[in-house]
Amino acid sequence: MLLDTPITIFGGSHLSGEFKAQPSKNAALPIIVASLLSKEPVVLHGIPRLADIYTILELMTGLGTKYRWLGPNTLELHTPELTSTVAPYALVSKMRASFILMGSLLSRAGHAEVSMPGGCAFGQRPVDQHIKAFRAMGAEVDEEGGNFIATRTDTFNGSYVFEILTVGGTQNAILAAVLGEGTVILDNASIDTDVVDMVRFLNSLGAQIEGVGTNTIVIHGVKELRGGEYTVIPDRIEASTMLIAAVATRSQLTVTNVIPGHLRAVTSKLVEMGAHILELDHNTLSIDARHGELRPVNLTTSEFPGFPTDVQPQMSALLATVPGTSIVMDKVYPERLTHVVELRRMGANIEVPEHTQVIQGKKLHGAPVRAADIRAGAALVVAAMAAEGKSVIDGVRFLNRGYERLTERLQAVGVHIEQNQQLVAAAMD
Ligand SMILES: CC(=O)N[C@H]1[C@@H](OP(=O)(O)OP(=O)(O)OC[C@H]2O[C@@H](n3ccc(=O)[nH]c3=O)[C@H](O)[C@@H]2O)O[C@H](CO)[C@@H](O)[C@@H]1O
Ligand SMILES: C=C(OP(=O)(O)O)C(=O)O
Repeated sequence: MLLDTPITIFGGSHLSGEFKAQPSKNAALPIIVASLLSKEPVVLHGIPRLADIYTILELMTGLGTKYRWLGPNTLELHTPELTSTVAPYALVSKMRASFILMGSLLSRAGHAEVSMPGGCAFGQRPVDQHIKAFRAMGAEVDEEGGNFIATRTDTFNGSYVFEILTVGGTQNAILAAVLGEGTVILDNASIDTDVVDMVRFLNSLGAQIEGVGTNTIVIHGVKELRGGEYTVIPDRIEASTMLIAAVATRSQLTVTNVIPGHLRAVTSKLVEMGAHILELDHNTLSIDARHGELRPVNLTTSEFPGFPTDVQPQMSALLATVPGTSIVMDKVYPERLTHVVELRRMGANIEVPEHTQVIQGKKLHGAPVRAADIRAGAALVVAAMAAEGKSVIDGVRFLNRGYERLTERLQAVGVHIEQNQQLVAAAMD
């Protein structure tokens, strides 16, 4: 059970030992959705046990998928037949990734009715590029009562040039074109790690997708996909969060289960700040921020391989503790700022002229705070670890969406963190 009870963090601990990053939430979700394209069983290793994963499994169960856990992070999915092509509001509104069910349903059944998506609420998150790509390949798409209804009347063919780089839009369009007889070309496609991992998974089942990891992706439709087994990549956002936490607490930490190449934008900023990072082997990093002064830095988020927007709030929290002036701009989601007002409760000095955070770093103090989305929650956890005194963080359901057994795993590396035991016991009843 995932508990939505507040967590208490006593600041001032140092992290130590080894932290094993979880498998990637944002890679696992589209791969689970992509499994819908095969009638055969699919076994996926590296599925984190998170609220978002349970949400997508609930959605897929409603479409005819049967699943069972074969191990702590191993999932078998089987969709011999679709029993519905409707993804309802109650579940789709919980998270963004559910919208790419539209591509899978269009591919497998030629019809999809999917509610407008939800997800973290940090400004506008339109889906116009998804819809334009579907239409460009020949789908009919209507909007009715908060739902998109898409139909394939003929084989999908054609091309689309994305007007902006979009992870979900690229995934949705690829999924729609996998089963069929035509060829679809996507230009200005996202090269994000989560797109690449989904394409590798699909190709391992027999899909014919060329150009993975480049801005031009060509999908040759195939009649069917076979079953198979696949391992999802590690979570670069969780690993980044922990590297940042190590710096915020001036600690030494080893983070395992990482792909260092996926983390470069973050690690190079941390090195610029004065942290020492060593690549111990191809999947282990060691970070040491125990000695010397940390320097403020400026950063701007952009699409992969740039600095990830999903790490911006955590990095802003760290910079709020580093003396000097840092400037942070989120070009992907300029309004991703829900952490700011909460960090101010902890004493942070952050001004936000025109969506740019101007951060004057200083020692923070503990306070009661509330997470309003996943990474804002992670930012508050980072700030609370570095602050003096006790912080109580509410809105833990958002952390549960993105971080597996966070309290327990943070305790294991030395963080003084608790979830109220009385409330925990009551929630278990
Ligand atoms: C479940 C999941 O994997 N979510 C991630 C995914 O979200 P998601 O796939 O929704 O993000 P996108 O890459 O699509 O969004 C990038 C930018 O494009 C804009 N846009 C997107 C689609 C569209 O049709 N029109 C449009 O204008 C968005 O508002 C945003 O400004 O990538 C984001 C950017 O790395 C991450 O923050 C999210 O954590
Ligand atoms: C923003 C995120 O998820 P979603 O796109 O589902 O809101 C996230 O994982 O940080």
